[in-house]
Amino acid sequence: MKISVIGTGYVGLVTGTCLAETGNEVVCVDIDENKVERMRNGEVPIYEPHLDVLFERNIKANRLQFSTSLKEGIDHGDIIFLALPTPEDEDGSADLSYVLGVSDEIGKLLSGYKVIVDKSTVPVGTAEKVRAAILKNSKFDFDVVSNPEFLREGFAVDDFLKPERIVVGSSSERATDLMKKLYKPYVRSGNPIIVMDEKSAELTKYAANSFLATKITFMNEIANYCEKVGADVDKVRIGMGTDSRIGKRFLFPGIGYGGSCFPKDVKALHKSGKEDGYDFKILESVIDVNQKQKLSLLPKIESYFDGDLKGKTFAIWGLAFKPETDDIREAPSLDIISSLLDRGAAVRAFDPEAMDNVSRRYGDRITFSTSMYDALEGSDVLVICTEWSIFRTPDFNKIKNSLRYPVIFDGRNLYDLMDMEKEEITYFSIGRKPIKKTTLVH
Ligand SMILES: NC(=O)c1ccc[n+]([C@@H]2O[C@H](COP(=O)([O-])OP(=O)(O)OC[C@H]3O[C@@H](n4cnc5c(N)ncnc54)[C@H](O)[C@@H]3O)[C@@H](O)[C@H]2O)c1
Ligand SMILES: O=c1ccn([C@@H]2O[C@H](COP(=O)(O)OP(=O)(O)O[C@H]3O[C@H](CO)[C@@H](O)[C@H](O)[C@H]3O)[C@@H](O)[C@H]2O)c(=O)[nH]1
Repeated sequence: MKISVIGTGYVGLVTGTCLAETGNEVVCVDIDENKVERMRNGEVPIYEPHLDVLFERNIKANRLQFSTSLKEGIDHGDIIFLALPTPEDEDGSADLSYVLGVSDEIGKLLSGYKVIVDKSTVPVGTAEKVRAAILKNSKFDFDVVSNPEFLREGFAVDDFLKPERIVVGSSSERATDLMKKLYKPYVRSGNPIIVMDEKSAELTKYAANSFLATKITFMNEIANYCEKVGADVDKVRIGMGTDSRIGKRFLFPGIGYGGSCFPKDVKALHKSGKEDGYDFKILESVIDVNQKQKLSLLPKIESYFDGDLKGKTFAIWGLAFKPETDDIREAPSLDIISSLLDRGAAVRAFDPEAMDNVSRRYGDRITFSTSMYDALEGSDVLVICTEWSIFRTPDFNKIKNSLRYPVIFDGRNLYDLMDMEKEEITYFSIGRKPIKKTTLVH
């Protein structure tokens, strides 16, 4: 089939590449000329595992092309995906200007029947707005489908190629049939394509993300309570998660959820609720608790240094909002780094993929290290913000010998408490008792 994808970011590029992989002819359109130029030169502009192989293969096979021309995209595709940003507006609502702006343009460019598929995460009622925006300028027949995307960064290619479910919100049989045909190769294992009305599809996406954010936040509150009463959240987590009604996944406590989706989507659902006369009290708490959780290591750090961080140097391991991505949108590491800098401390940071993005934000206000161990050199203590695999089994002797104080503040509970006891490392984590060793100072 002929497919166009408008907006070639994390979702658009993965969607376009993975649709090309099953033989479709795909044109990816983006307004960012520099990005399009880089992709035309064979460069994948984001870090996403396995994407590079598929990207190269489909470009070589002429099934994947890039353009800055919306007209080219609209002329080419029988199905046109919108994978445009829906960032948080000042009041917490989803900013629909990208989606509706492009829809407006699409109306002027249509020259025959097309299916316009909204893959962006949007509030209930957006499909109607997209339809109205196109209809204003077009005399041609078209359908609008809501097809929310559930991929996770770091697993995006796998999630797209083998989705647990595909949600299609459509009131047109013609469009639904085309969508089923397009997605058939991706659900051979028997996972469902769930067809529903557009509004329900739009809400499914917000409900899923808000539920997952709530699950994490609930565990973060349990972790905070564990610290008050001397329980161990990792034991509680396993005790709870083995109940199949609860499930083991998304119960990991830490320094809060980040990323380009959960923070903005929870806020957007909360705001939509308010506009529609419904007060999502639970979401208000989730937003509030998560904001505090992002800085939950700070009181522990301040108390360790008797409130004075001036002149101290902090090694930071992990900058991306989660492992296996270079994405730093709403990353808890940024909140921690800014707070440390505000208190007169210095930062030596290391991340396997996200340092370029962070350096664009902080410039030379922090030092970027060549390796995880290089970050320790000249640092007082270590703070862990992201659970990259490479941090899971470090050389503890190197940590002890390089840091001025052998102390770790771990926002992702990477290490066993018993190991920390044995290694004689002072160790603060989330929802577990601190390990306090008499500190040697180098
Ligand atoms: N990132 C994720 O993991 C993820 C997963 C599921 C859903 N979503 C949703 O998908 C949507 C896109 O998210 P993303 O993370 O891919 O965003 P992104 O910021 O990575 O990419 C958006 C792209 O759209 C381009 N763009 C902006 N205006 C344009 C225009 N007028 N014409 C053409 N291109 C234009 C930008 O240059 C950018 O490349 C959002 O609604 C998001 O909530 C994201
Ligand atoms: O047990 C857990 C699981 C996750 N997180 C945090 O939650 C955030 C989001 O993680 P994850 O969901 O793995 O990453 P995303 O790529 O943001 O994916 C979410 O957001 C996407 C965009 O909407 C959806 O498509 C996905 O289904 C949804 O999982 C990250 O900061 C994680 O550190 C935890 O703190 N504890």
